[in-house]
Amino acid sequence: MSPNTQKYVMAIDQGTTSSRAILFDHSGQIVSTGQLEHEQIFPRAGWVEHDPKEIWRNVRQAVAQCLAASKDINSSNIVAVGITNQRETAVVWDKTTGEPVYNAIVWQDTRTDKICDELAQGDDDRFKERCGLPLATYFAGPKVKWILDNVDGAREKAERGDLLLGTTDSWVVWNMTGGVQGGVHVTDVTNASRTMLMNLDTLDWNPDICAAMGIPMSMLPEIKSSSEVYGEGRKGGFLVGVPIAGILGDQQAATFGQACFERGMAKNTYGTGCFMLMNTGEEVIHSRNGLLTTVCYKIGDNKPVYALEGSIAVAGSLVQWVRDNLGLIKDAAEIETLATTVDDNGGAYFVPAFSGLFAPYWKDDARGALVGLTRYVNKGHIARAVIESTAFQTREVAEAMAADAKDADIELTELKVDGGMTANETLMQFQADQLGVAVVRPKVAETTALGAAYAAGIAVGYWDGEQDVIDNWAEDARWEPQVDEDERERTYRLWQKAVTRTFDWVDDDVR
Ligand SMILES: Nc1ncnc2c1ncn2[C@@H]1O[C@H](COP(=O)(O)OP(=O)(O)O)[C@@H](O)[C@H]1O
Ligand SMILES: O=P(O)(O)OC[C@H](O)CO
Repeated sequence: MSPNTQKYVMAIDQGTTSSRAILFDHSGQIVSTGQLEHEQIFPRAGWVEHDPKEIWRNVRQAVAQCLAASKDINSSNIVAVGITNQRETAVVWDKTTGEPVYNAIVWQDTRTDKICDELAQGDDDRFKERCGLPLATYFAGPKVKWILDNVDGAREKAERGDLLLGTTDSWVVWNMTGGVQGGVHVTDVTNASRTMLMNLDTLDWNPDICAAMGIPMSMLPEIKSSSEVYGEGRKGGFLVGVPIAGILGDQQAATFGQACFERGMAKNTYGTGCFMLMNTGEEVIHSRNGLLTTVCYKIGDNKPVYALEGSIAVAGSLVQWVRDNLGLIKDAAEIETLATTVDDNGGAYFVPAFSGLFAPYWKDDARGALVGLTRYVNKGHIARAVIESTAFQTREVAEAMAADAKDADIELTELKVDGGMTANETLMQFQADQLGVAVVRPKVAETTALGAAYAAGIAVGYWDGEQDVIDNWAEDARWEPQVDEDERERTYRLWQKAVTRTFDWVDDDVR
């Protein structure tokens, strides 16, 4: 058999629950995959950590699995690697030993609530004009401050210049390119825009905000575009010599993979959390309705493209919680089977404010609530309330987005969707009903990995540019709104009432 001379691009998706490696061909089709889950560490209520060394081991293992599954493909067939990642999750490590000084503090973790209060000095939007983000436990900067304030010896080492910080893209790329033996310390504009430490207009680190958070600038990675060659796979690795040529935060990668290249085009990814991004072009729009302003992507030397984002902390993870903590279902798909045993939610509303509430409320002190209970409510109704909570939360951010976008003459006409929960047809129909616009799912569901692959492939000339992404995108399914207006508004009004019941729960003595 003659050797395979075809060329491919690999994407590494370092997500909240797992790390994946996926190989794509020129038409954007999946050739092979590898995937490993990592442990979710919950040391206390509200704290969520990952072991960075486990993440790095799993990334390598996922790459090995992916190559093994593709049999006649090896690193010489791979023209570039793109990295995409859970954003905001902060890692601090010692560059002289390669050892993390503490576990990664995950984006869902709420331990920095007091730090955020102190930094706010009475104004949660103190840094928003510069970085596009309110002060909230979600973002990476305050997590790094927590590590420096709480880990023995960390601040001294940081001040000596021995420590590096990064979101998980930086950690993975540093290790992939050699670690203590000359690993490159970089991130891209999209990930940097989730730290609170980058200025959205200049795309440089902001010395004032770093100083306010007590973060030495020597710890920071170099900020690069989302599509250029940053380095190559280290000697002795599975991808030796392969250019690492794309980095995008996972939600921005999905926006790219969904071909949302025009102003007003929007996607929502339904995974652990739910993240809706709308492309706002080269314009930085500051939200007046509780959304984030973020960098959407920057291809090489081109101008950056920005986005408005509505981030929802808990979506698919509520389904996991029902499976793991309540034992009501055995696997995620069963939530739909259970929900379809009843016609409606029976009056029950589930507000999963497990990490406080993100967009559009930004309330760190909210906690989850299941309300509207009567003796009538059964587990089918609860399953339906679980599914509906994701659609209601999405409607809230969509309405905030519509209000912000209107000021800039942009209108949301349909919503492209992806992520694990889009397999749930009951959710997709309810989503279209709540939004009043069509919900559209593409054929390749792995849009996050695909977006990172495109960014890397474009950097090395494997793809010419955005037109290839548009040409390869294909519709799989579409849901049109069906429900009548009164029912739509009645249920949404009750949802909003339920949300108010979660506010202001955490007191100083609540554990
Ligand atoms: N049929 C389903 N109905 C509802 N939720 C689902 C279904 N299938 C998967 N999920 C949820 O989707 C999430 C996994 O989606 P995925 O896109 O892989 O997430 P992530 O990238 O955040 O790890 C899990 O939280 C799981 O509970
Ligand atoms: O890894 P995911 O898909 O849960 O995405 C996490 C987001 O990037 C958090 O902002």
